[in-house]
Amino acid sequence: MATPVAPGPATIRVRVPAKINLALGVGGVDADGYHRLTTVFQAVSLHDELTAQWDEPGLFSIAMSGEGTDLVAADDSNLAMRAARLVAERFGPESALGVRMTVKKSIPVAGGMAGGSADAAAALLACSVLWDLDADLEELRELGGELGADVPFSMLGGTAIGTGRGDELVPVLTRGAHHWVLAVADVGLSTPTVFRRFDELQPGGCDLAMPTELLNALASGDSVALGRHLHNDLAEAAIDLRPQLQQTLDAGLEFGALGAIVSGSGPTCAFLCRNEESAVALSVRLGAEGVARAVRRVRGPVPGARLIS
Ligand SMILES: C[C@@](CO)(OP(=O)(O)O)[C@H](O)COP(=O)(O)OP(=O)(O)OC[C@H]1O[C@@H](n2ccc(N)nc2=O)[C@H](O)[C@@H]1O
Ligand SMILES: Nc1ncnc2c1ncn2[C@@H]1O[C@H](COP(=O)(O)OP(=O)(O)O)[C@@H](O)[C@H]1O
Repeated sequence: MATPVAPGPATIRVRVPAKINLALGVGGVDADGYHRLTTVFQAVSLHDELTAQWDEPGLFSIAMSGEGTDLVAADDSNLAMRAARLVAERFGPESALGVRMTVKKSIPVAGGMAGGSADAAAALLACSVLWDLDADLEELRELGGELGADVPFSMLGGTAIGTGRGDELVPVLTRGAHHWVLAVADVGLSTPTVFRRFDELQPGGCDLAMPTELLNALASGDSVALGRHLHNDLAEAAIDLRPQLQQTLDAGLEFGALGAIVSGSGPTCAFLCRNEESAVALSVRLGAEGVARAVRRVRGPVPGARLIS
């Protein structure tokens, strides 16, 4: 089969951030089987990088390297592969398109930081540019929602409120940069398992309210208030499944964090720090304490999936 003529640059490169949930309210389950959420996402400076190159029509492939990739299948079940096929199918003609992708992962797998969603978002953007498809960002974000509740936010980035399944997004005004320390666990937690445990602990879900104090703290750049109002309804379920997380959270607070939270369904814990120096000091203390497999310093907010030259 002849290789098609590749329009535009030969290699498209996309950088895509991890997220943390500064607030995560979890309500009941809707007819679609998903829990209603009110969440505040923030994209942080821990990135996966995806490249996409033309391949023969009908050939779709992915090769992964970096953080935790032995745990992720490089086949059609991979979220980036599903994204590439979906965008080809919707904006094709699919039969004329092919892609060879690589992903360099830094976002922990099954860490509550939307690493798979990030790769899906990166693939949507990279393939639409590579194939020169007539899809705008809004349409790609909507398509992303079919792949996973977190995918639209991985495309948008910044700080945003998510409602519905977490995929109906409104950007949030924030002042200044936030300094976070992440404690990355040895073994991930499955999102569906954590939601199931949540249902056992909180039948019917929690009341969903706008996290007004947290939004005010973001708007005014008040880190102390932000630290106080971090909240996650899934934390109890995640800690119940992985009791060691409580020790990790306690250690971060004891060592001076302004606030501590389990990110999403966990098990990554995020600690808010007053400034960069405090973040350096906290990461050294947490590293020495051995409460996590790895400790990372990140900043937020950062942009969502972006082309890089
Ligand atoms: C919990 C959150 C918080 O941001 O993030 P993670 O901890 O996974 O990063 C998200 O809601 C996860 O989003 P994402 O990981 O994209 O979820 P999906 O792939 O769409 O769904 C995986 C499973 O999680 C459950 N799920 C997810 C979202 C939602 N609003 N209600 C749910 O009940 C369902 O069991 C679903 O089958
Ligand atoms: N490209 C990918 N990167 C990471 N995980 C992926 C990917 N594709 C599919 N998955 C699957 O998605 C699951 C959730 O992974 P991830 O998105 O990293 O975590 P979380 O939902 O906790 O944020 C993993 O267990 C993995 O099997």
